[in-house]
Amino acid sequence: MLSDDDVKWLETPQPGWSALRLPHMILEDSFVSGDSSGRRLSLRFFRHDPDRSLRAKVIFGPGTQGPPGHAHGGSMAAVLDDAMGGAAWMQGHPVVAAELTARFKTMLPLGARCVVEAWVSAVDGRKVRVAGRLRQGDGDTVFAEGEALFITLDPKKFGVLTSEASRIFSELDEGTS
Ligand SMILES: CCCCCCCC/C=C\CCCCCCCC(=O)SCCNC(=O)CCNC(=O)[C@H](O)C(C)(C)COP(=O)(O)OP(=O)(O)OC[C@H]1O[C@@H](n2cnc3c(N)ncnc32)[C@H](O)[C@@H]1OP(=O)(O)O
Repeated sequence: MLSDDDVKWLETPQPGWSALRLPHMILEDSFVSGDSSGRRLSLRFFRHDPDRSLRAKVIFGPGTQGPPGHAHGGSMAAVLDDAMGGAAWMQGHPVVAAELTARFKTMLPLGARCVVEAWVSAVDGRKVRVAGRLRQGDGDTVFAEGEALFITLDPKKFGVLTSEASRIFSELDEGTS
């Protein structure tokens, strides 16, 4: 479904980005990242090294359709949710989402190459506020913006996932220091 060029684009970090090598437990069967057919969502996650925020490259395939030829709003909200949650995890907060707002600004054509940016905006005890933006990969058009409240849970609730997350991020630090 995806062209070889699309796959190459998805996998190529921009300057200052490090690829996140996520474990299979996150990728397999994940609602957002679990489809490898190219029909629905195709994503790759990165860390933006200068400020340790999250970036993702994403292509919305034909199976994400809402309005004819364009992405369903729920699929955009799901991508923002995952990316904003990932940004919190990346800063060491093991969280789940409590509240999510998405603003849909411009219809997103299926197959377009898109970039997601997500960053932690405030931390107050267990409350982690995160913002995000889904935009055109090679331009300034913003398709959707998101804001969310995530709540930190006891890391034990996530089992091996929290130690896997620390391992992923310390590997990145070793690679960039
Ligand atoms: C993971 C990998 C690591 C590597 C990452 C690398 C990047 C890769 C990228 C991607 C990875 C994947 C990333 C996944 C991200 C996905 C996120 C989701 O979609 S999670 C599923 C949907 N969310 C739920 O199903 C939660 C259901 N809700 C609950 O479980 C509870 O309600 C919970 C935990 C949210 C809160 O329950 P309580 O009992 O622990 O805490 P209480 O006391 O109720 O709340 C704590 C404080 O938060 C406020 N609060 C709670 N919910 C609120 C709400 N909805 N609105 C406003 N405030 C709220 C409360 O008022 C309270 O504030 P006061 O301390 O009193 O000031």
